[in-house]
Amino acid sequence: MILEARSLVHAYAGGVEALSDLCLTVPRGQRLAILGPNGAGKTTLLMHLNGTLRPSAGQVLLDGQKVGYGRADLNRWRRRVGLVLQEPDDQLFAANVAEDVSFGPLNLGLPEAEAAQRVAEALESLRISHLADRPTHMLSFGQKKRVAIAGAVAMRPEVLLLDEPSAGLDAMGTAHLLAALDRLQAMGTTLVFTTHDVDLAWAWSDAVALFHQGRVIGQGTAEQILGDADTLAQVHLKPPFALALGLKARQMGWLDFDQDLPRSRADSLALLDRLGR
Ligand SMILES: Nc1ncnc2c1ncn2[C@@H]1O[C@H](COP(=O)(O)OP(=O)(O)OP(=O)(O)O)[C@@H](O)[C@H]1O
Repeated sequence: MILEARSLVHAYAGGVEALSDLCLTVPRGQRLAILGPNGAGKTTLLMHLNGTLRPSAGQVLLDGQKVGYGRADLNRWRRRVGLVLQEPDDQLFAANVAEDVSFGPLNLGLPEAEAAQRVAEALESLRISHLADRPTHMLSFGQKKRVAIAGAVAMRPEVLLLDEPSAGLDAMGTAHLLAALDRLQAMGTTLVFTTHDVDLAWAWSDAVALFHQGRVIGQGTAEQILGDADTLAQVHLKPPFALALGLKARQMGWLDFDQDLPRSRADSLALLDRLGR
């Protein structure tokens, strides 16, 4: 486990208890989907996992060690665990894209040439090198979103926390983003992302934590959690179509247990094609 939340409680001013005795583990190197309805506490949890918020009770552990909340502790923690907010306008502030993405590396004290190298790599990995000199305020929402993610990627965090990474992106933008995140995972980065979209969680996660009213009501492999219709129903969700189709095919004896379940629309169509032959 690279990160762990133990019995976290978070009460906002005004009395809303957004997290209630919340327990969650983040497996190293995996893609963990935090799935749940609006207001369940997903964003609040991400803000606890990089020390942006401090719990009213409970603890966060990084590499098995309790984290501290002093300035130096927070700096070390945030270098290792990056957070990308849902709204890119909350994150971007420099006049142009390259300047914005270089802010983090320069702030780490890296020499200019090394910071520039990191910026170039981060922009390339998000396929937005052509935007380097563009003013940030003139970008589209999807472009801003990728710039905000590039800023976090340039810090080379061990864990990247992403709040609703695909919200507001079109199909192509989402595909580019997921491909970039796949490349990061291949280099060893642990990815944690929030979503309400069961199909996205199934297509693109290894593990899932299901949130309901400030608690995790189930955590396990994507197949365990997303295939559990009864638990999903507690938060008014249904198993993803591709998974339901694959499980049905297994139940009918049309798909062996050692064969991969379909993860996407394309996999589902390929399965139907095979079955039809
Ligand atoms: N700054 C704040 N002050 C007071 N209450 C807040 C604040 N931010 C969030 N809340 C409340 O805390 C609860 C959890 O909110 P949070 O944003 O963490 O949920 P979420 O699961 O990320 O929701 P969504 O899917 O809608 O983004 C909600 O009831 C919300 O109204």
